[in-house]
Amino acid sequence: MNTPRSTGDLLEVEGLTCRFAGVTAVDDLSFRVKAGEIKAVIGPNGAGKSTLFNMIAGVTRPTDGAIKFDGARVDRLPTHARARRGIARTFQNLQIFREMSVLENVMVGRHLRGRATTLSALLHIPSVGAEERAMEATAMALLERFGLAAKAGLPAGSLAFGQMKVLELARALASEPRLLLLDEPAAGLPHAEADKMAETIRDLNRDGMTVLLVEHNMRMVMSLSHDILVLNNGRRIAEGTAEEVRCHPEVLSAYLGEEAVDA
Ligand SMILES: Nc1ncnc2c1ncn2[C@@H]1O[C@H](COP(=O)(O)OP(=O)(O)OP(=O)(O)O)[C@@H](O)[C@H]1O
Repeated sequence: MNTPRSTGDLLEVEGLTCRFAGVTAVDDLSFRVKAGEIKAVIGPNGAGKSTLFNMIAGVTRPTDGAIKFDGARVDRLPTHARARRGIARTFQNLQIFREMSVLENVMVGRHLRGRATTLSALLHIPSVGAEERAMEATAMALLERFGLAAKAGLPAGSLAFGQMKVLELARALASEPRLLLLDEPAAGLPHAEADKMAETIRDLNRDGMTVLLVEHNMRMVMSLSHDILVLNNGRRIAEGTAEEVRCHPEVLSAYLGEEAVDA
C-alpha cells in the first residue's frame, strides 16, 4: 500500500468510551487518523465499530473521552456543525431520499456548505437563486464524475442498489468534506461493484481525501487501507498495516468463527 501524503493528525480520538445500559460498546479507545490516509476500523460483530462511527459523526454522545478534528474538540457539537467543519458520512443502511431526484439528493449534501437552506431552495425563494444555481452545477459535476449525470432528474428510488451507494457517496462529497466516514461502502455489492467502489475510494484519496472506513469486506480493507484499527469488545486489539494486523494473534483469535482476515 502507498504511504499517505501528509503526516498531520486530522482526527484524534482520546479515551473515548460509550456505555449503554449494561454494555460498554466502546471502552477507553484512543487512535488518530492522519490527513491524507485511508484508515479502516474492523472487528467482529458487536466490536463497537458503529458506535464509534456514530460518536465521531455526532449521532451518539460519548460517555467519556474527547474527539478532536483538525485540532479542535468536536465531541459536543451537533451533527450538522461537524458536517460544516468538514466531517461527512455515508450510512450502512442507505439513507437516500427515494422520492427526491438524484440531483436533489446530492444538493441536500451541498446545502450543508452553502447558506441557502434546503427548504428555501425547494420553495424556489429568489434571494437564494444564484447560490442555488452554483450548488446545482457542483452537484451535477459530482454526478458526472460518478457516472450518474444521465439519471439526475430521475427519482433516486429508481436507481439500482449499487448506484444508490454511489449516490450516497456523491452526496457526502457535496459538502466538500475533509474527512469522509464510510460505513460499509461495499455491503450488499457484488464482487465487481465492490472492487469498483474500492477504486473510487482510492481515487478520492489520491485527490487528497482522508477516509475512515468501517467495512466487513476484508478484500477491500486489506487492499485500500494505509492503516487498520482492529476492535474487539470496544477495545483496540491491534493497529497497523494490513500485513501487521493480518497475522496478529489477537486478531486471529477474535475472528475465529467469523470471516477470514486474509482475504
Ligand atoms: N443503542 C444501544 N443500546 C444498547 N446497546 C447497544 C446499542 N448500540 C450498540 N449496542 C451494543 O454495543 C455493542 C457494540 O455494538 P456496535 O453496533 O457498535 O458493534 P459493531 O462492531 O458495529 O457490530 P456490527 O459489525 O455487527 O455492526 C454491542 O454489544 C451492541 O449490542
